[in-house]
Amino acid sequence: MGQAYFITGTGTDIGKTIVTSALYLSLQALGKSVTIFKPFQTGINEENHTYPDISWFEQELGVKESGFYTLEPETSPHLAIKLTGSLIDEKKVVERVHELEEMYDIVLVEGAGGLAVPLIERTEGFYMTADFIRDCGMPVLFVSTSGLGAIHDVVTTHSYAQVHDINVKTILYNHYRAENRIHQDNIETIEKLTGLNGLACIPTLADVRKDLRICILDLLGDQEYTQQLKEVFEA
Ligand SMILES: Nc1ncnc2c1ncn2[C@@H]1O[C@H](COP(=O)(O)OP(=O)(O)OP(=O)(O)O)[C@@H](O)[C@H]1O
Ligand SMILES: C[C@H](N)[C@H](N)CCCCCC(=O)O
Repeated sequence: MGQAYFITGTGTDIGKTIVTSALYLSLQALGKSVTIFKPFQTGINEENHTYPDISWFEQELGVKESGFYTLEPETSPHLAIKLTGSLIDEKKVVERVHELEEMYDIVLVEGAGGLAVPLIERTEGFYMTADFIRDCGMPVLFVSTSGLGAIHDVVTTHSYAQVHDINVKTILYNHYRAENRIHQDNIETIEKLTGLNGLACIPTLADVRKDLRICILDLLGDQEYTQQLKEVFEA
């Protein structure tokens, strides 16, 4: 029986898909069977009529059936559901997570936007991302950008996680520049303020398709990264 982990961002467009891909390739390199699941994907690519994250996972990484509910409007899932009049059953999504846990050692579940995003709106209230995390029993990994503004975004997301009893395992930093004084200090300051120890720093890649695998090889050459990766994923 495997375990699902939820990947959230400190906002939308932070780079969860890229970081989730980096984790997927790293865990595969460690010999784990791993898959990616994107249960609520909003925003269709109008030009080629595909859903960007799902197409990326399936075409670039070879992941099978990574999607579940796909909604055309480029909005929060709860609004996309209202705008399209879609019928959504969160129990089916939770069941699918458990099915995948039966099939793989590790299931990386990518959220939509950040941690406080509403998934479904009903007359009795919202079904929130935090409810979904609780229903699946998933530990969480944060993805943040590295520059100015990251401290506030991580600290507030972390406080929200604490209020909702969410187990946050670690944080990964995207668009990291090692020579940048703010980036260096943000990591230290965030660790002091939240206790979150950064698992990895991903630079901005000139060509994501080509450079991601090179970046993973660099990361895997760092013993501290592989050791921490094993600890986070109990692998
Ligand atoms: N490290 C990086 N180097 C180069 N491009 C990146 C990097 N990280 C993210 N991007 C680009 O930024 C855009 C947003 O990234 P991504 O789709 O991963 O964000 P997200 O957090 O998954 O968004 P959403 O909130 O829609 O789920 C994409 O075009 C992606 O290719
Ligand atoms: C459309 C976008 N790229 C994501 N898929 C969904 C982001 C939802 C954000 C909701 C919010 O925080 O206001």
